[in-house]
Amino acid sequence: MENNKAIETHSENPTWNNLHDRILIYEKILEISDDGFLIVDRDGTIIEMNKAYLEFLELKKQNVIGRHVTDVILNSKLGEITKSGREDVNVVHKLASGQSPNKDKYVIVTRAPVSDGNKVIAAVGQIKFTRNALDIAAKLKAMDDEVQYYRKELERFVGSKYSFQSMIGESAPFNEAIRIAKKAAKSDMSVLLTGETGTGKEVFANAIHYDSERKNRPIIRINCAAIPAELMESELFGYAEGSFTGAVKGGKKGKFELANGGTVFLDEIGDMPLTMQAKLLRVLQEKELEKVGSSETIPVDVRIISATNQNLEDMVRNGTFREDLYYRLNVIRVEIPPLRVRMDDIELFVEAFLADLNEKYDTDVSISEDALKVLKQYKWPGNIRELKNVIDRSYSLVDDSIITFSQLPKTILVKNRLPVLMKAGKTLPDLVDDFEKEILISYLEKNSYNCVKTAEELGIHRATLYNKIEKLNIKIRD
Ligand SMILES: Nc1ncnc2c1ncn2[C@@H]1O[C@H](COP(=O)(O)OP(=O)(O)OP(=O)(O)O)[C@@H](O)[C@H]1O
Repeated sequence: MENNKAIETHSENPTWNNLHDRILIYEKILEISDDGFLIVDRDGTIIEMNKAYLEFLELKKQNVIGRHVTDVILNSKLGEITKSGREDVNVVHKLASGQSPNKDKYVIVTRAPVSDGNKVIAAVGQIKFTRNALDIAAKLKAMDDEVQYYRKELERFVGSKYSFQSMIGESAPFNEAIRIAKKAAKSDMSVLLTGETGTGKEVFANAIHYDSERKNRPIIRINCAAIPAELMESELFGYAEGSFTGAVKGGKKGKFELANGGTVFLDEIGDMPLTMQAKLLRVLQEKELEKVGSSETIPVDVRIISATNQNLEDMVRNGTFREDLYYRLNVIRVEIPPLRVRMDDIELFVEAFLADLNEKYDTDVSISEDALKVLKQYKWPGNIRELKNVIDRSYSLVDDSIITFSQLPKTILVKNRLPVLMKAGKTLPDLVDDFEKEILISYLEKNSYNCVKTAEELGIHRATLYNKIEKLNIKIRD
């Protein structure tokens, strides 16, 4: 009520209704403002420059009015605003005008078109150059330069980290997976990556994305196994303001919206609840989504890469995975082989992992032939991730610069020692001695050659241990 009254008073006010008076008021605003104001007509001709701006640029009003804006301020963008109708809010601009001592300074500029109905009739620029604003502008410029630098570096780093070239492997089954994945990268179709845990599904997903047309937009990973079912919809599609208690003010974008133009990587897709599968299918079909608590539809353009170590076909058969969604996701299928069928690649992996560690810690650690042989005979249920952990662990335990049996985990050794130790021409007593020697060395190293502790752990008398050390010719280090 009070508001309406105020508006009536305003529109009926004689001073306000008198055009001449109103112009005087606006001229005063321009005159007393600390900020610069520049006004051009729709052709870009200057029709007003206020006192603050004239003084800042050390210009005289009579030399400015009537001239084209770029004759006075060489790199002005105000003329563009009347053509495009766009608005620039608080952008950093470097002045390039005449001989003023303030030439080359960074200022903060807002540019806006003035419209009469649909027609742009002029453009107004507000230029902030108070001391504070100049400082802020200079800092913003420096920060922006830095951000651009890091963005480029990040692109370079991420691009090389996740490229097909940086992936290790030369074996036939791995090369076949790479061949299909490279083809997939060139298309925009959905990709389903299958393979046991630790085989490199996430590595493949990233390589496909960074080799695709979408590489300059984000790839966003959604771990379907890690998000509680009741939060999954809002995680994927976002929520509108006030849609539930605890919702962030202004709502939140979901991962699909964040990945717009890029790739959504649905990891562990087999763990997606059935209700969510239906919602996902709808978004993939319609190419638009609705945030939780909103009926507004938002178009999304994403490529889907999903991954699983479960058997989705079985899940379809027993009704835990939707058949229609399965077909939509499984357009290009890349089967990533387990490590045990690419044993030829083990040496390459070990070399590469050790090279990384050596570079990082400035060392020169390698692996013994026998230890490598053991690694090549193990079945690797945890695949490349397990191999990497074994190398990291062995590296951290090494005393000399060679990884031997002693540093390899017991689980691997127990299953693999015999075939390695069984060399042609050896008798059973020799083989037993070899095996015993390995066990003793491994325990002695673990206990820093403390014989009392080692004998205790092995459940033998100390004197027996000394005898065996002598008989088996084990060297005791200080
Ligand atoms: N070809 C490769 N070259 C180099 N490193 C690889 C390769 N494949 C996998 N790795 C490494 O192996 C580890 C496991 O890979 P990744 O996380 O991609 O496996 P995953 O199949 O997605 O596993 P999970 O199913 O358990 O999520 C990572 O450290 C990754 O860097």
